[in-house]
Amino acid sequence: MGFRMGIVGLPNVGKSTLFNALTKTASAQAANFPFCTIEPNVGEVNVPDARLANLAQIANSANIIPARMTFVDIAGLVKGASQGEGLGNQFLANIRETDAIAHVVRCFEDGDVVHVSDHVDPIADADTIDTELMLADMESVEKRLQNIVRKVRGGDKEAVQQERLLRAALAALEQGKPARTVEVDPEDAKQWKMLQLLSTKPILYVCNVGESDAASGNSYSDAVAKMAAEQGNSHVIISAQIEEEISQLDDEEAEMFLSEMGLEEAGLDRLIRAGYALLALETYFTVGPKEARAWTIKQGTTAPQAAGVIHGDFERGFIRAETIAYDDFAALGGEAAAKEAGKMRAEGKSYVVQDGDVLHFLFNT
Ligand SMILES: Nc1ncnc2c1ncn2[C@@H]1O[C@H](COP(=O)(O)OP(=O)(O)OP(=O)(O)O)[C@@H](O)[C@H]1O
Ligand SMILES: [Mg+2]
Repeated sequence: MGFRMGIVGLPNVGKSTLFNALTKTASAQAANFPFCTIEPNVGEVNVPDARLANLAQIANSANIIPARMTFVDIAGLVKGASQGEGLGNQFLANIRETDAIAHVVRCFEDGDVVHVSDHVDPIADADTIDTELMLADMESVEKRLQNIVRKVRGGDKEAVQQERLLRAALAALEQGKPARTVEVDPEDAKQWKMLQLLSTKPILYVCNVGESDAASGNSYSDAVAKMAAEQGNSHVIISAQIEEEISQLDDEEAEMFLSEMGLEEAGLDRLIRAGYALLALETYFTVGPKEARAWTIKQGTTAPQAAGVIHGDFERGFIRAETIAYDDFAALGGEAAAKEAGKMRAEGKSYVVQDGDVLHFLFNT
């Protein structure tokens, strides 16, 4: 499936450092100069979920296979990017291909690390990036409106719908509001998504703080938190530099390091989970002696569609899904006990899978 989260922000704010920490590699060059990254770096990460290890233990599974998510480390954007400034439009195209945005803002003071506008001001920085995304949208909306004029005149139904949506987007953008503020009717949702506007993508602000602020944040991250809340977006506080160090340690060392810092878990885990939630993703499990595995679905997915994530044949030949809620599976100590207690349900084609369901699909091919 591959849900993609783009790491976006001004140059030299710590995007590649964060990417390396997330992917536990040093595959992205991270260095103290602006525009260090040009080509996007793409990496997959495991989605941390304590339930999976627990299920594997109960069922004595030989392998554990977590859910995966993709992060893309994108080049720094600057003011004027939509007009080709900095490294320009190419990067806007990289952002277009993602499902959501992790917007990194610099919340650390460090005289040695260059800031493109010379002083730390995450609110102004975030505004610069948001504005560029909106300007890029405006340009693409205007271009598309011109391109469909003929079809609209000819009465092409799809073009008429598209024009209406493009006009709604333009009206918001012209007021300085991101396209995500437009209320879209359910019957327009598909077309709207196909417009692929940058300012409709959900945003998670990542406050990159210094080492000593990793546990409690600082006044910069407080300001970002407030701004994010006003926009209806979420935020996480992280020290990319520390996270990169932690990612190099083994589990036991990492735990000690975290507790010394006063942190309960790695910031990356919080970030990945927040990204997962932002994309409205959920997890169901398949559990057996061979493997315990987490599968990713969109909220609202039906049982046959969920089966289709494993294999198309499972969806086409779907008969029913034997379903046990995670809590029942864990509390009762496994499939047999859950079944005994009447906690295994046979669910049909219209069943909407719930986060944490342990599923066994029956199908014919
Ligand atoms: N929390 C932090 N505290 C102090 N320094 C940091 C922190 N996070 C990153 N840095 C430093 O900031 C510099 C820039 O980091 P990085 O290369 O990851 O930025 P970037 O956003 O990817 O930049 P570019 O847009 O140029 O690719 C590096 O020297 C890195 O070590
Ligand atoms: Mg970089």
